Amino acid sequence: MKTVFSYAKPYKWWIAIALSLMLFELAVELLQPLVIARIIDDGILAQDQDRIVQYGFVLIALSLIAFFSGVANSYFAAHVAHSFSFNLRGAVYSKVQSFSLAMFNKFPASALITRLTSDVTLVQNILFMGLRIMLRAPLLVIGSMAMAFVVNAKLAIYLIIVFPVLLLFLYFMVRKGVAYFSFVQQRLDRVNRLVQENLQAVRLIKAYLRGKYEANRFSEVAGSLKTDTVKAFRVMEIILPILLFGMNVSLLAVLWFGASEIQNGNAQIGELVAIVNYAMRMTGAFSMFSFIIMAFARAKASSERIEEVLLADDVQKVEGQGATEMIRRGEVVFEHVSFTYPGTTRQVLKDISFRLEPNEKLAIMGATGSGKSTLLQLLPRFYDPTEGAVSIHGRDIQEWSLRELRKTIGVVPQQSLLFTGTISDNLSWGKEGALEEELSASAVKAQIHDTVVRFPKAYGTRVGQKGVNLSGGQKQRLSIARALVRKPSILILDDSTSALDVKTEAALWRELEREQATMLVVTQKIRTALKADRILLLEDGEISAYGTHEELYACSELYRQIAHSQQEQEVDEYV
Ligand SMILES: Nc1ncnc2c1ncn2[C@@H]1O[C@H](COP(=O)(O)OP(=O)(O)OP(=O)(O)O)[C@@H](O)[C@H]1O
Repeated sequence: MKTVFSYAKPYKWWIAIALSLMLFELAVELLQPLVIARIIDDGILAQDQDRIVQYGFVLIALSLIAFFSGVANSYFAAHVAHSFSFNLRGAVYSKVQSFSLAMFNKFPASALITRLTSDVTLVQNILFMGLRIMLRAPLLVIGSMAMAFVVNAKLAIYLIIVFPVLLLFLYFMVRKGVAYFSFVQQRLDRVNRLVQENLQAVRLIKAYLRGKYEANRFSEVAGSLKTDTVKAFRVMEIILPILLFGMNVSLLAVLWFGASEIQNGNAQIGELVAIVNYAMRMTGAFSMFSFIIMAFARAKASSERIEEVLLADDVQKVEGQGATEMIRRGEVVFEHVSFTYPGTTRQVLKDISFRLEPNEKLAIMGATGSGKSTLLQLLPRFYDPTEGAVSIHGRDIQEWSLRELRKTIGVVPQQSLLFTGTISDNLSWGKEGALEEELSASAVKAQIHDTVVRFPKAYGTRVGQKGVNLSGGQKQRLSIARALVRKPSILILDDSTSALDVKTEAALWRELEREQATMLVVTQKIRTALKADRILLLEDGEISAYGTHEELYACSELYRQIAHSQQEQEVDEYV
């Protein structure tokens, strides 16, 4: 919990004020039974009306002071708790942003969402409670005990006989609670994962009539969240009755022995009433304990989950040493590169070597799963090679600053993802502060400008979440335009023209051929590969052939098979 609560440090003065107010309120509250004892012994029993009025005013004044201290304490506690959670959430979010892709295998999106929302809120609540009642309750117990000893030590002893047993019991309950609630948060992760997956795939679910199946799956997962939460709460529910039982036994002992002490003249009635009053306050504080322990157990489990993210050591060292001034020469070199995904054992790329000169265009072909996308992901350092090295502009990419490296590369992923906002906003993603002319020039090259200007609001048209209101081909072309806006010296297209018709694709390629950029293009189509200077054919993670179309046609049986099958297919399409 130490790391998590270090985010409350900037508010240490506010915390100090809140705690002081809480202690003040507590002290005032502890004085009240003493005043009541005086009213009974010096006022009622001595039949002194003036004393009763005097102490009565003191009692009212103390109550008012306690009330206003409580209100002020709440104000400061709320300010600290909300500011703290704002900082903590920001820190977790920044950490997640800095993660390499490998870390997302370790922390799936749903687990990160739970940590950023529910876990942070639970920790925020415990800080508020800490400043408001959490410390107050045990201090009220200790303070009442001390005051009871001040009033009459002999009677007070009967109050503490059950304490050691109760403390031991509480210790075990906290341990049990942390384990149970950590499990509950894991169940919440599962619910979040399912909701996220289902909402993303809502069209598919409807198309395959899987609504009922998915609803059943959800109620199963939500049901296990409910079962485990109930289980955790049930454990917590036994705390209060046991604490109250212990306290009532003590109270009975105080009354039993108190009566004979009064008869023997060793105690006064007012003193017994005051001790009973302290005992009642202790019982009241104890009744808060079950609530506090439950909140503490949940917050401890949550803070451990948050710390897991904050202290996670990224397996990939993403920031290069120095070398921020990038001279964009444009060559790309792979030297004996092999790669295995983190947490797996199968080598997905094996001993890949090739060299691209500035502005050269490379088409990468191969069966599905042969490693094409993986090879491209090594360039912007989404992953680092397990063996060998990748260089651009004449230098190992691990030596470049990551920011500079990624600024020089334009990536068009296999799935075109757009964000909620206007078309302009989406294109500006490629280059912050890009001028309107730059956006439209890139859209012209990507063959999407004419479509955009036909929309009523043209570049101001709003794109729905993930681009739901656009066709697959429109999304692909907008993704390409977005990459072109940043004028990359290396352009990566991962099967990004699959949804385009032959004519549009040909026009797009005419534009791309003129681009001053080294290009790596994953494609399944020979027609596209023919536009490239060289073709790299991957087979099960290894280079099966590398060269021009003519060279591959002459020497690679696999390439000839692909070429023939596509020629036949094209003929079939026209028959
Ligand atoms: N994040 C990942 N973790 C572990 N293994 C992965 C991961 N991504 C891909 N793989 C595995 O790596 C291999 C190569 O995948 P890759 O996506 O590079 O193939 P591809 O040639 O681009 O396929 P496709 O044409 O279908 O997109 C596959 O066997 C796949 O199962």
